[in-house]
Amino acid sequence: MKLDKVQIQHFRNLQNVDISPSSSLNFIFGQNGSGKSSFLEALHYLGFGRSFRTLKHKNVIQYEKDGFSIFCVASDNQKSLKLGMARKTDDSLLVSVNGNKSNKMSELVSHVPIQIFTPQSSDLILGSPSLRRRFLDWGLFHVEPSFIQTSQEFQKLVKQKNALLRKYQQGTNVEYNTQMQFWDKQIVKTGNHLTNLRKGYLDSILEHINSNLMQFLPEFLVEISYHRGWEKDSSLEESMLKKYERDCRNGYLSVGPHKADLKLKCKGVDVSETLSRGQLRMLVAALQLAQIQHLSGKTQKSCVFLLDDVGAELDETKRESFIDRLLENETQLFISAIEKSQLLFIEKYKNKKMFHVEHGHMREEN
Ligand SMILES: Nc1ncnc2c1ncn2[C@@H]1O[C@H](COP(=O)(O)OP(=O)(O)OP(=O)(O)O)[C@@H](O)[C@H]1O
Repeated sequence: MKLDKVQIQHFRNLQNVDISPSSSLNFIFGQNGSGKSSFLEALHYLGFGRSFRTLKHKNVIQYEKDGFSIFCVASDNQKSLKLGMARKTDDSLLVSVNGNKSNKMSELVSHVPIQIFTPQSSDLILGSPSLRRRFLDWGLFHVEPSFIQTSQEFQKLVKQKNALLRKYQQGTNVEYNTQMQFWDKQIVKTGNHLTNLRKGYLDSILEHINSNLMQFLPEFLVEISYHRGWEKDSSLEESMLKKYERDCRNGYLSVGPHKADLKLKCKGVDVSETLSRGQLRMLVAALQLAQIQHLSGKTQKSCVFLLDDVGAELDETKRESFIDRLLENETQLFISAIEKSQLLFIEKYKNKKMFHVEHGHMREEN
Protein backbone atom coordinates (compact mmCIF):
# COMPACT_ATOMS: atom_id res chain seq x y z
CA MET A 1 0.00 0.00 0.00
CA LYS A 2 1.10 3.56 -0.63
CA LEU A 3 0.21 6.59 1.40
CA ASP A 4 -1.65 9.07 -0.84
CA LYS A 5 -2.45 11.50 1.92
CA VAL A 6 -1.06 12.01 5.43
CA GLN A 7 -2.49 14.24 8.16
CA ILE A 8 -0.84 14.58 11.57
CA GLN A 9 -1.98 16.67 14.51
CA HIS A 10 -0.28 17.56 17.76
CA PHE A 11 2.52 15.03 17.37
CA ARG A 12 5.70 16.35 19.06
CA ASN A 13 6.40 19.72 17.40
CA LEU A 14 4.17 18.93 14.40
CA GLN A 15 1.10 21.03 14.96
CA ASN A 16 -0.83 20.31 11.81
CA VAL A 17 0.69 18.41 8.87
CA ASP A 18 -1.35 17.78 5.74
CA ILE A 19 0.55 16.44 2.73
CA SER A 20 0.03 14.32 -0.37
CA PRO A 21 3.24 12.30 -0.79
CA SER A 22 4.63 10.86 -4.00
CA SER A 23 3.89 7.15 -4.42
CA SER A 24 7.61 6.62 -4.96
CA LEU A 25 10.18 8.96 -3.42
CA ASN A 26 9.71 11.61 -0.77
CA PHE A 27 12.52 13.76 0.62
CA ILE A 28 12.12 15.62 3.85
CA PHE A 29 14.71 18.19 4.75
CA GLY A 30 15.05 20.75 7.52
CA GLN A 31 17.38 22.01 10.24
CA ASN A 32 18.15 20.14 13.47
CA GLY A 33 15.05 20.04 15.62
CA SER A 34 12.70 21.10 12.81
CA GLY A 35 10.53 17.94 13.02
CA LYS A 36 11.85 15.52 10.36
CA SER A 37 12.21 12.53 12.68
CA SER A 38 8.90 13.37 14.32
CA PHE A 39 7.23 13.07 10.93
CA LEU A 40 8.81 9.64 10.33
CA GLU A 41 7.95 8.66 13.90
CA ALA A 42 4.29 9.47 13.24
CA LEU A 43 4.31 7.26 10.12
CA HIS A 44 5.99 4.55 12.20
CA TYR A 45 2.91 4.60 14.44
CA LEU A 46 0.77 3.54 11.47
CA GLY A 47 2.85 0.40 10.96
CA PHE A 48 3.77 -0.53 14.53
CA GLY A 49 1.42 1.32 16.85
CA ARG A 50 4.38 2.76 18.69
CA SER A 51 7.34 5.09 18.39
CA PHE A 52 10.88 4.03 17.50
CA ARG A 53 12.26 6.53 20.02
CA THR A 54 10.23 6.15 23.18
CA LEU A 55 8.13 3.51 24.91
CA LYS A 56 5.79 6.11 26.34
CA HIS A 57 3.01 7.32 24.03
CA LYS A 58 2.61 10.36 26.26
CA ASN A 59 6.03 11.65 25.24
CA VAL A 60 5.02 12.17 21.63
CA ILE A 61 1.88 14.17 22.43
CA GLN A 62 2.55 17.84 21.80
CA TYR A 63 3.25 19.79 24.98
CA GLU A 64 0.05 21.23 26.50
CA LYS A 65 -2.22 19.15 24.20
CA ASP A 66 -4.42 16.28 25.33
CA GLY A 67 -3.66 13.87 22.46
CA PHE A 68 -2.30 13.33 18.97
CA SER A 69 -3.89 11.95 15.82
CA ILE A 70 -2.56 10.46 12.59
CA PHE A 71 -4.70 9.87 9.54
CA CYS A 72 -3.87 8.57 6.08
CA VAL A 73 -5.44 7.48 2.84
CA ALA A 74 -3.60 4.40 1.61
CA SER A 75 -4.12 2.57 -1.66
CA ASP A 76 -2.87 -0.19 -3.90
CA ASN A 77 -4.10 -1.46 -7.28
CA GLN A 78 -7.17 -3.02 -5.75
CA LYS A 79 -8.42 -0.83 -2.95
CA SER A 80 -8.19 2.41 -1.04
CA LEU A 81 -8.35 2.62 2.74
CA LYS A 82 -8.86 5.44 5.21
CA LEU A 83 -6.77 4.67 8.26
CA GLY A 84 -6.54 6.67 11.43
CA MET A 85 -5.44 6.52 15.03
CA ALA A 86 -5.53 8.83 18.01
CA ARG A 87 -4.03 8.61 21.48
CA LYS A 88 -4.86 10.73 24.49
CA THR A 89 -2.82 11.65 27.54
CA ASP A 90 -4.83 9.09 29.58
CA ASP A 91 -3.35 6.48 27.17
CA SER A 92 -6.72 5.72 25.54
CA LEU A 93 -6.50 4.61 21.93
CA LEU A 94 -8.90 5.01 19.05
CA VAL A 95 -8.27 3.23 15.77
CA SER A 96 -10.33 3.71 12.65
CA VAL A 97 -10.30 1.66 9.44
CA ASN A 98 -12.65 3.04 6.78
CA GLY A 99 -14.73 4.59 9.53
CA ASN A 100 -14.98 1.38 11.61
CA LYS A 101 -13.78 2.28 15.08
CA SER A 102 -11.95 0.04 17.53
CA ASN A 103 -9.36 0.21 20.25
CA LYS A 104 -7.12 -2.52 18.82
CA MET A 105 -3.91 -1.45 17.17
CA SER A 106 -3.69 -4.84 15.38
CA GLU A 107 -6.67 -3.74 13.21
CA LEU A 108 -4.50 -0.98 11.79
CA VAL A 109 -0.94 -2.25 11.54
CA SER A 110 -1.63 -5.15 9.17
CA HIS A 111 -2.68 -2.79 6.37
CA VAL A 112 0.50 -0.84 5.78
CA PRO A 113 3.79 -2.73 6.18
CA ILE A 114 6.32 -0.15 7.35
CA GLN A 115 10.06 -0.50 7.86
CA ILE A 116 12.48 2.02 9.27
CA PHE A 117 16.20 2.51 8.87
CA THR A 118 17.95 5.00 11.18
CA PRO A 119 21.52 5.69 12.34
CA GLN A 120 20.66 3.33 15.24
CA SER A 121 19.64 0.46 12.98
CA SER A 122 22.80 -1.51 13.72
CA ASP A 123 21.13 -2.22 17.10
CA LEU A 124 19.40 -5.04 15.26
CA ILE A 125 22.76 -6.81 15.24
CA LEU A 126 24.31 -5.35 18.41
CA GLY A 127 21.22 -5.35 20.64
CA SER A 128 19.38 -8.09 22.49
CA PRO A 129 17.98 -11.25 20.81
CA SER A 130 14.45 -9.86 21.22
CA LEU A 131 15.20 -7.34 18.44
CA ARG A 132 16.17 -10.13 16.06
CA ARG A 133 13.10 -12.18 17.00
CA ARG A 134 11.02 -9.09 16.33
CA PHE A 135 12.68 -8.76 12.94
CA LEU A 136 11.63 -12.29 11.95
CA ASP A 137 8.19 -11.87 13.47
CA TRP A 138 7.54 -8.66 11.52
CA GLY A 139 8.05 -10.56 8.27
CA LEU A 140 5.95 -13.51 9.40
CA PHE A 141 3.16 -11.22 10.57
CA HIS A 142 2.82 -9.80 7.05
CA VAL A 143 3.21 -13.02 5.02
CA GLU A 144 1.92 -15.85 7.19
CA PRO A 145 -1.73 -15.56 8.25
CA SER A 146 -1.45 -18.22 11.00
CA PHE A 147 1.52 -16.53 12.65
CA ILE A 148 -0.22 -13.97 14.84
CA GLN A 149 -2.51 -16.52 16.47
CA THR A 150 0.37 -18.96 17.09
CA SER A 151 2.57 -16.24 18.51
CA GLN A 152 -0.11 -14.84 20.83
CA GLU A 153 -1.08 -18.34 21.94
CA PHE A 154 2.54 -19.13 22.76
CA GLN A 155 2.99 -15.94 24.77
CA LYS A 156 -0.15 -16.73 26.73
CA LEU A 157 1.07 -20.26 27.49
CA VAL A 158 4.46 -19.03 28.70
CA LYS A 159 2.71 -16.53 30.96
CA GLN A 160 0.56 -19.31 32.46
CA LYS A 161 3.56 -21.56 32.96
CA ASN A 162 5.58 -18.76 34.58
CA ALA A 163 2.70 -17.98 36.93
CA LEU A 164 2.71 -21.63 37.99
CA LEU A 165 6.48 -21.71 38.37
CA ARG A 166 6.28 -18.62 40.58
CA LYS A 167 3.60 -20.20 42.75
CA TYR A 168 5.77 -23.25 43.11
CA GLN A 169 8.74 -21.04 43.94
CA GLN A 170 6.73 -19.41 46.74
CA GLY A 171 5.75 -22.83 48.09
CA THR A 172 1.98 -22.36 47.66
CA ASN A 173 -0.03 -25.54 47.62
CA VAL A 174 -0.42 -26.07 43.89
CA GLU A 175 -1.53 -29.21 42.08
CA TYR A 176 1.74 -29.07 40.40
CA ASN A 177 2.40 -32.21 38.35
CA THR A 178 -0.74 -32.59 36.31
CA GLN A 179 -1.13 -28.88 35.77
CA MET A 180 2.49 -28.42 34.82
CA GLN A 181 2.35 -31.34 32.42
CA PHE A 182 -0.78 -29.90 30.87
CA TRP A 183 0.88 -26.55 30.12
CA ASP A 184 4.15 -28.19 29.05
CA LYS A 185 2.36 -30.28 26.46
CA GLN A 186 0.75 -27.23 24.91
CA ILE A 187 3.95 -25.20 25.08
CA VAL A 188 5.78 -27.96 23.19
CA LYS A 189 3.09 -28.14 20.50
CA THR A 190 2.74 -24.39 19.95
CA GLY A 191 6.45 -23.75 20.51
CA ASN A 192 7.46 -26.25 17.83
CA HIS A 193 4.95 -24.76 15.43
CA LEU A 194 6.28 -21.25 16.06
CA THR A 195 9.84 -22.50 15.60
CA ASN A 196 8.97 -24.12 12.27
CA LEU A 197 7.30 -20.93 11.08
CA ARG A 198 10.35 -18.83 11.96
CA LYS A 199 12.80 -21.33 10.45
CA GLY A 200 10.74 -21.59 7.28
CA TYR A 201 10.58 -17.81 7.03
CA LEU A 202 14.34 -17.42 7.46
CA ASP A 203 14.92 -20.06 4.77
CA SER A 204 12.66 -18.20 2.40
CA ILE A 205 14.44 -14.84 2.79
CA LEU A 206 17.99 -16.24 2.87
CA GLU A 207 18.42 -16.19 -0.88
CA HIS A 208 17.44 -12.51 -0.99
CA ILE A 209 19.75 -11.70 1.93
CA ASN A 210 22.71 -13.38 0.25
CA SER A 211 22.08 -11.66 -3.05
CA ASN A 212 21.81 -8.26 -1.30
CA LEU A 213 25.00 -8.96 0.65
CA MET A 214 26.86 -9.73 -2.55
CA GLN A 215 26.10 -6.17 -3.59
CA PHE A 216 26.36 -4.37 -0.22
CA LEU A 217 29.21 -6.29 1.47
CA PRO A 218 30.92 -8.29 -1.27
CA GLU A 219 34.10 -8.67 0.79
CA PHE A 220 32.40 -10.75 3.51
CA LEU A 221 30.70 -14.11 3.64
CA VAL A 222 28.05 -13.84 6.35
CA GLU A 223 26.66 -17.08 7.77
CA ILE A 224 23.16 -16.74 9.20
CA SER A 225 21.45 -19.33 11.33
CA TYR A 226 18.42 -19.61 13.59
CA HIS A 227 18.90 -20.72 17.19
CA ARG A 228 15.68 -22.18 18.48
CA GLY A 229 16.07 -21.18 22.12
CA TRP A 230 16.99 -24.56 23.50
CA GLU A 231 19.85 -27.09 23.32
CA LYS A 232 20.83 -28.35 19.89
CA ASP A 233 20.54 -32.10 20.44
CA SER A 234 17.38 -32.16 22.56
CA SER A 235 13.71 -31.79 21.84
CA LEU A 236 11.90 -28.85 23.46
CA GLU A 237 10.21 -31.29 25.81
CA GLU A 238 13.53 -32.83 26.93
CA SER A 239 15.09 -29.43 27.33
CA MET A 240 12.21 -28.19 29.49
CA LEU A 241 12.50 -31.22 31.70
CA LYS A 242 16.26 -30.79 32.06
CA LYS A 243 15.85 -27.15 33.11
CA TYR A 244 12.81 -27.82 35.24
CA GLU A 245 14.39 -27.53 38.68
CA ARG A 246 16.30 -24.41 37.78
CA ASP A 247 13.19 -22.84 36.24
CA CYS A 248 11.24 -23.58 39.44
CA ARG A 249 13.92 -21.83 41.49
CA ASN A 250 13.94 -18.83 39.14
CA GLY A 251 10.21 -18.69 38.58
CA TYR A 252 10.31 -18.54 34.77
CA LEU A 253 10.68 -20.78 31.74
CA SER A 254 14.25 -20.46 30.44
CA VAL A 255 13.98 -22.46 27.21
CA GLY A 256 11.76 -22.19 24.15
CA PRO A 257 11.15 -19.98 21.13
CA HIS A 258 10.80 -16.93 23.39
CA LYS A 259 14.59 -17.27 23.85
CA ALA A 260 15.39 -17.82 20.17
CA ASP A 261 17.99 -15.79 18.31
CA LEU A 262 19.39 -15.15 14.88
CA LYS A 263 23.15 -15.71 14.74
CA LEU A 264 25.20 -13.81 12.19
CA LYS A 265 28.84 -14.76 11.77
CA CYS A 266 31.82 -14.13 9.52
CA LYS A 267 34.43 -16.91 9.51
CA GLY A 268 32.88 -18.28 12.69
CA VAL A 269 33.11 -14.96 14.57
CA ASP A 270 30.05 -12.91 15.53
CA VAL A 271 29.64 -10.05 13.02
CA SER A 272 29.38 -7.57 15.91
CA GLU A 273 33.07 -8.24 16.55
CA THR A 274 34.19 -8.09 12.93
CA LEU A 275 32.26 -5.51 10.93
CA SER A 276 32.56 -1.72 11.18
CA ARG A 277 29.53 0.35 12.15
CA GLY A 278 28.89 1.32 8.54
CA GLN A 279 29.22 -2.31 7.46
CA LEU A 280 26.79 -3.39 10.18
CA ARG A 281 24.30 -0.87 8.87
CA MET A 282 24.71 -2.28 5.35
CA LEU A 283 24.09 -5.74 6.76
CA VAL A 284 20.86 -4.46 8.34
CA ALA A 285 19.95 -2.86 5.00
CA ALA A 286 20.45 -6.24 3.29
CA LEU A 287 18.23 -7.96 5.88
CA GLN A 288 15.42 -5.40 5.66
CA LEU A 289 15.53 -5.29 1.90
CA ALA A 290 15.26 -9.09 1.81
CA GLN A 291 12.06 -8.89 3.85
CA ILE A 292 10.59 -6.37 1.44
CA GLN A 293 11.60 -8.43 -1.61
CA HIS A 294 10.05 -11.54 -0.10
CA LEU A 295 6.90 -9.68 0.95
CA SER A 296 6.30 -8.22 -2.49
CA GLY A 297 7.04 -11.57 -4.19
CA LYS A 298 4.76 -13.56 -1.93
CA THR A 299 1.84 -11.22 -1.32
CA GLN A 300 2.07 -8.41 -3.89
CA LYS A 301 1.98 -6.08 -0.86
CA SER A 302 4.30 -3.10 -1.10
CA CYS A 303 6.04 -1.51 1.80
CA VAL A 304 6.55 2.02 3.12
CA PHE A 305 10.19 2.57 3.97
CA LEU A 306 11.42 5.33 6.29
CA LEU A 307 15.07 6.30 5.94
CA ASP A 308 16.00 8.69 8.73
CA ASP A 309 19.07 10.88 8.33
CA VAL A 310 20.31 9.63 5.00
CA GLY A 311 23.63 11.46 5.40
CA ALA A 312 24.69 9.29 8.34
CA GLU A 313 27.25 6.58 7.76
CA LEU A 314 26.14 5.18 4.40
CA ASP A 315 28.59 5.86 1.62
CA GLU A 316 27.19 7.26 -1.61
CA THR A 317 27.34 4.19 -3.86
CA LYS A 318 25.85 1.85 -1.26
CA ARG A 319 23.14 4.33 -0.34
CA GLU A 320 22.19 4.67 -3.98
CA SER A 321 22.04 0.94 -4.64
CA PHE A 322 19.98 0.49 -1.45
CA ILE A 323 17.47 3.10 -2.64
CA ASP A 324 17.43 1.67 -6.18
CA ARG A 325 16.65 -1.81 -4.92
CA LEU A 326 13.92 -0.54 -2.60
CA LEU A 327 12.31 1.24 -5.55
CA GLU A 328 12.55 -1.88 -7.74
CA ASN A 329 10.20 -3.48 -5.23
CA GLU A 330 7.55 -0.76 -5.49
CA THR A 331 8.48 0.63 -2.08
CA GLN A 332 7.26 4.10 -1.13
CA LEU A 333 10.22 5.90 0.40
CA PHE A 334 10.42 8.76 2.91
CA ILE A 335 13.99 9.98 3.27
CA SER A 336 15.11 12.69 5.69
CA ALA A 337 18.20 14.87 5.58
CA ILE A 338 19.35 18.07 7.23
CA GLU A 339 20.62 19.92 4.17
CA LYS A 340 19.19 20.00 0.69
CA SER A 341 22.80 19.62 -0.44
CA GLN A 342 22.82 16.09 1.01
CA LEU A 343 20.11 15.26 -1.50
CA LEU A 344 21.96 16.13 -4.70
CA PHE A 345 22.03 12.45 -5.57
CA ILE A 346 18.26 12.45 -6.11
CA GLU A 347 18.46 14.22 -9.48
CA LYS A 348 18.24 10.95 -11.40
CA TYR A 349 14.98 9.83 -9.75
CA LYS A 350 11.59 10.48 -11.28
CA ASN A 351 8.25 10.68 -9.49
CA LYS A 352 9.67 12.40 -6.40
CA LYS A 353 8.48 15.09 -4.05
CA MET A 354 10.44 17.32 -1.74
CA PHE A 355 9.14 18.60 1.61
CA HIS A 356 10.67 21.29 3.76
CA VAL A 357 10.13 21.13 7.53
CA GLU A 358 10.56 24.28 9.58
CA HIS A 359 9.56 24.67 13.24
CA GLY A 360 7.07 21.81 12.92
CA HIS A 361 5.49 23.08 9.70
CA MET A 362 5.79 20.97 6.59
CA ARG A 363 5.30 22.20 3.05
CA GLU A 364 5.96 20.80 -0.37
CA GLU A 365 8.71 22.44 -2.44
CA ASN A 366 8.62 22.60 -6.20
N1 LIG B 1 6.13 16.26 23.08
C1 LIG B 1 6.67 17.25 22.38
N2 LIG B 1 5.94 18.38 22.12
C2 LIG B 1 6.47 19.39 21.39
N3 LIG B 1 7.73 19.37 20.89
C3 LIG B 1 8.48 18.29 21.12
C4 LIG B 1 8.00 17.18 21.88
N4 LIG B 1 8.97 16.25 21.94
C5 LIG B 1 10.02 16.76 21.27
N5 LIG B 1 9.73 17.97 20.78
C6 LIG B 1 10.58 18.86 19.96
O1 LIG B 1 10.30 18.58 18.59
C7 LIG B 1 11.36 19.06 17.79
C8 LIG B 1 11.54 18.16 16.61
O2 LIG B 1 12.36 17.06 16.91
P1 LIG B 1 12.83 16.04 15.77
O3 LIG B 1 13.59 14.99 16.46
O4 LIG B 1 11.69 15.66 14.94
O5 LIG B 1 13.80 16.96 14.92
P2 LIG B 1 14.66 16.62 13.62
O6 LIG B 1 14.25 17.58 12.56
O7 LIG B 1 14.61 15.19 13.29
O8 LIG B 1 16.10 17.02 14.14
P3 LIG B 1 17.57 16.39 13.97
O9 LIG B 1 18.00 16.74 12.57
O10 LIG B 1 18.35 17.13 14.99
O11 LIG B 1 17.50 14.94 14.22
C9 LIG B 1 12.55 19.20 18.74
O12 LIG B 1 12.80 20.58 18.91
C10 LIG B 1 12.07 18.63 20.04
O13 LIG B 1 12.60 19.25 21.16
